[in-house]
Amino acid sequence: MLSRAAGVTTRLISHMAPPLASWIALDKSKDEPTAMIEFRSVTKKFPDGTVAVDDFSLTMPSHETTVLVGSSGCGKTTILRMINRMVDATAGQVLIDGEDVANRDKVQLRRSIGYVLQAAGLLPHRHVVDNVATVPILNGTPKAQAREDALELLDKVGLDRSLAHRYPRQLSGGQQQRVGVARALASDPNILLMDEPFGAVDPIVRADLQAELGRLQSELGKTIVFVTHDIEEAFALADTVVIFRKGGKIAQKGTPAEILANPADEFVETFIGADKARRRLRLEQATEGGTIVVDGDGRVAGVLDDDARSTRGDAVS
Ligand SMILES: Nc1ncnc2c1ncn2[C@@H]1O[C@H](COP(=O)(O)OP(=O)(O)OP(=O)(O)O)[C@@H](O)[C@H]1O
Repeated sequence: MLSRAAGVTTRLISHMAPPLASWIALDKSKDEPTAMIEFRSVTKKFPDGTVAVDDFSLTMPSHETTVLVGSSGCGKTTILRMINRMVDATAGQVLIDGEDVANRDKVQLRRSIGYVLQAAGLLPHRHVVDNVATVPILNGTPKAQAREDALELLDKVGLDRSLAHRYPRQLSGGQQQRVGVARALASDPNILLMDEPFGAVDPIVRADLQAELGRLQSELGKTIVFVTHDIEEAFALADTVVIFRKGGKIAQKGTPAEILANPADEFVETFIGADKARRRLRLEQATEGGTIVVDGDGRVAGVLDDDARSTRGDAVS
C-alpha cells in the first residue's frame, strides 16, 4: 500500500481544494477586502543587538495560507509579530494592501488582526463565551450581540455551546485552541496570524485542529500566516510554504507539491525528509482526473483517491 506517503500526499491534495473554492466564492463579490501582506527589505534588530530578521522580503497573497517553517530562532515569530506591530521593524516596510503598518494606530491595527498563540492565551477568569466576545465589545459591538455572535463562532470552530459558560481551565488543550481560533475570528479580521497554535496538543487532536482550520479557511478565505516547526503541518495547511534556513534566510518558497517534487537544495531535502524513499514520490495530475503518484524512477506507484487508497497495492515506502 501507499502507506504513510499516501496519507501525507492525500492530505495535501484534499487541502489544495479549499483555497480554490474560496477564490471562486470570493470572486463573486469583487468588493471583498483583500489583505495582501508585503515585507520589503525588513530588518529587526533588538535593543540587545540581536538581529532577528535581516533584509527580509516576501509577499503573502490575500485569502491564502502562507506557512513559515524552519528551525528554532530563525525569526519566524518576529516576522509574524511585525505584521500586527507587536514588534516594530528597525528598517524596511511591512505593508498591508500597500499601506505601511508603521502609519497605522497600533491598538486599532492589533484589534483588526486575529492572533492565535500556542498557549491559547485565554483570559482565565472569563467564561469561554466572554473570551470570544472580548474584542468585538472593545470595538463597540453591544454585549448581547457580541455574545450571540460568539456562540455562533463556537459552532463554527466545532465547539458545543454547552461549553460556553465554562472557564478555560475546564476545557481540554484542543478545546482551548478552538476557543483561541474563535476569539481570533470574532472581529471578522481579514488577517489571521497563527504562531504554533497546535504545538501543545497531542498528534490526533492536532490533526483534527488542522482539518478544522482547512475547513474554516475554505469557508472564510482569510489571509493566514501560520508559523510552525512541523513540515507535515506546513504541507497539510499551506497554499505557500516558506522554508527558512538558519540565519532567517529563505531556503525555498513554493506550494507543497512544488517543494515536494523539486526541493531547492540539500538543506531543503534534509528538512523535508526528501532523502527518504517516501519523499521521493511526486504527484502528477492524471488526464482523466485524479492524481497519480510517481516514484523517483518515474514509475507510477499508485493513484490517490479520496479515502487515500491506492489502486495498486505494492509497497512504495
Ligand atoms: N525581545 C527580544 N530581544 C532580543 N532578542 C530577541 C527577542 N525576541 C527574539 N529574539 C531573538 O531573535 C531571534 C529570532 O527569534 P524568533 O522568536 O523570531 O525565532 P523563531 O524562528 O520564531 O523561533 P522559535 O521557533 O524557537 O519560536 C532569536 O535569536 C531570538 O533569541
